[in-house]
Amino acid sequence: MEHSFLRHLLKGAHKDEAEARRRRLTLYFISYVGGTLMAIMAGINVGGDNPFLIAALAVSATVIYLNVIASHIFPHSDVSYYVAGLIVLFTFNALIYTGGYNNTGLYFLYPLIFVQIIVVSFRPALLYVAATMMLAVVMLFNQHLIYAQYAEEDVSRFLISMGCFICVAFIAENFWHQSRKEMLEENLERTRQANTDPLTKLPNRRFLEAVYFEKVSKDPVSYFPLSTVVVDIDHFKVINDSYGHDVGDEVLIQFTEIMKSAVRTTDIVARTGGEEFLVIFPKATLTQAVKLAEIIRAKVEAKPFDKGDIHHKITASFGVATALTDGNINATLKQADDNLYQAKNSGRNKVV
Ligand SMILES: Nc1nc2c(ncn2[C@@H]2O[C@H](COP(=O)(O)OP(=O)(O)OP(=O)(O)O)[C@@H](O)[C@H]2O)c(=O)[nH]1
Repeated sequence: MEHSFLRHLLKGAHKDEAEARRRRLTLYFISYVGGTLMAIMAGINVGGDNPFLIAALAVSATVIYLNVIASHIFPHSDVSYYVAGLIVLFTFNALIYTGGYNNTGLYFLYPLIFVQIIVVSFRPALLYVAATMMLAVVMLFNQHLIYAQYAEEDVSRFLISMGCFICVAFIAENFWHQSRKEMLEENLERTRQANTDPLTKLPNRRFLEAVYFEKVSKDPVSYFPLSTVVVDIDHFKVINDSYGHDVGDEVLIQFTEIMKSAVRTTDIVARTGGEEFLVIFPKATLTQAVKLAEIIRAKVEAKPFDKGDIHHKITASFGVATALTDGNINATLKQADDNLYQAKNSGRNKVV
């Protein structure tokens, strides 16, 4: 089994839920509060002398509501975030174009750009903000093209403060992402250590129970029939007693390598005890699993432990059982254990 496969499974159990929740809640909050405010402002301006403002606010409010409804219907899709970024681009520049209520539009733009930075993820947000600001600059320096009119000093103050604001917002956002990434990596490493046997680097019993069988129960179609093979090295105590514990450790490592080389990357080889291992073959019938176990058994037998003066034949016994559904994994493991016991009692170096 590839180390990266174990990492991949652990990573799946470690997704950055906090970041996803932050984006989603920001989208909901700004959509409901912002959409309602815009609808109210459109209403207040009805009858005023700025029809563009009413139209811009009404369009923004409607699209914001439609977008947030779509995000509830498709909660796993990112499209609503990118649409929200476009709505900001439109509303931001519509406020500059129309001048907003009593020409106060420029003051409402800071939170809008911040929303764009959070909701659209970091790199695309750079593009969104650049496009939004470029359009704004074109309008502010070509005021003959737009409805509102701003004094030159207001434009300078706005652009300078907005420039500073954008820098600070991106720096803060970058730190948030970096620190979350480091924290997730640390957590992943800690989880990996807790789920890995330090000697053989194989996944351990905790990994099987807390991660693998969880995953299996969530997606039974991809795993069942699930064949399990309990493997135990024969007379391992003799190796320790004859050559010492260190040599015993080396035998365990060699044994691990042989087993890993005999299985597919989607199979699992775990160390469940001292000289006891569990091999799992997803999507394998009992007959197939017995054949696969026989291949491993023959490979182990064919490769004695050779080091210096030591030449020791290694064999192992195998107990195989197959679970057809999620409900009988424990019974299957017990059956595989019983079969191993039979293999041991009937002469060892066998698959039962
Ligand atoms: N070197 C080493 N030995 C270990 C480790 N974990 C368990 N052992 C040893 O494995 C041996 C297991 O011995 P037994 O349970 O008697 O089994 P066995 O000698 O393999 O005999 P059968 O299983 O009946 O064939 C014991 O001597 C343990 O000390 C380890 O990490 N390293």
